[in-house]
Amino acid sequence: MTIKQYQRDFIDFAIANEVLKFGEFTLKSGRISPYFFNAGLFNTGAALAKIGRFYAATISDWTDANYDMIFGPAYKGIPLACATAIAMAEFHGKNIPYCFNRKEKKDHGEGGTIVGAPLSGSVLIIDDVITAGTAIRESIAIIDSCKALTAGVVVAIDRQETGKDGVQSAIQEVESQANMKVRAIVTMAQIMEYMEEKGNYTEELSKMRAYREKYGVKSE
Ligand SMILES: O=P(O)(O)OC[C@H]1O[C@H](OP(=O)(O)OP(=O)(O)O)[C@H](O)[C@@H]1O
Repeated sequence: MTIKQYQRDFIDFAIANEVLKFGEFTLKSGRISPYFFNAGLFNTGAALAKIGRFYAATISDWTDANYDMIFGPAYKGIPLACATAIAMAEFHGKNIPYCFNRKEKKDHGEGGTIVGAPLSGSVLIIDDVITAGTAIRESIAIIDSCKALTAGVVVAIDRQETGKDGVQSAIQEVESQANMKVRAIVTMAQIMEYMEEKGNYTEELSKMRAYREKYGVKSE
């Protein structure tokens, strides 16, 4: 496995902003996790600008990504999609249309549920995380209803842990059901590799290894 410089920078940035924390956290699934990622804490102008650059770096690093526009699912996906589109223009020379949905349909003015560029062509979804996959399935349905195509999904982190079936992760499930790829800025395995590289996370790492042993997906 390789870990790129932008991924190291992202992990450092997430730890510095306490977006990535180590300790003992009870997840929605009931599992007790040795780490927790809360993208809601990227809540300043500078942090949002920076996170947009990490998403843009991930897209640029995804050599076979074939997309025409960016879609951000309401609500947390909205600022992330905007920040990513800005970073693509400013740092990668690509002026990409973007849009997002409203959670509630508007019946006056311009109407409809989509704000921004019309959904068409191949669409890349930008969101913070995939937990059970519900939000992504809803986004795919919106994209389908506009006769556009889902090109793939970019999220901040892939926890690489099994879902209810105990075999596949929610990300793997969505990938096979929708026949497209999901990329994360970093995976749990990469976070662990970086912690190992740094050398000062011995205790946290042993807890993460045990967690991965118990809940981690076997095939990557
Ligand atoms: O894979 P899932 O189980 O759907 O969970 C992940 C989704 O849940 C959160 O959004 P939420 O639906 O809570 O809406 P919000 O962005 O308005 O907070 C998150 O931002 C993802 O979109």
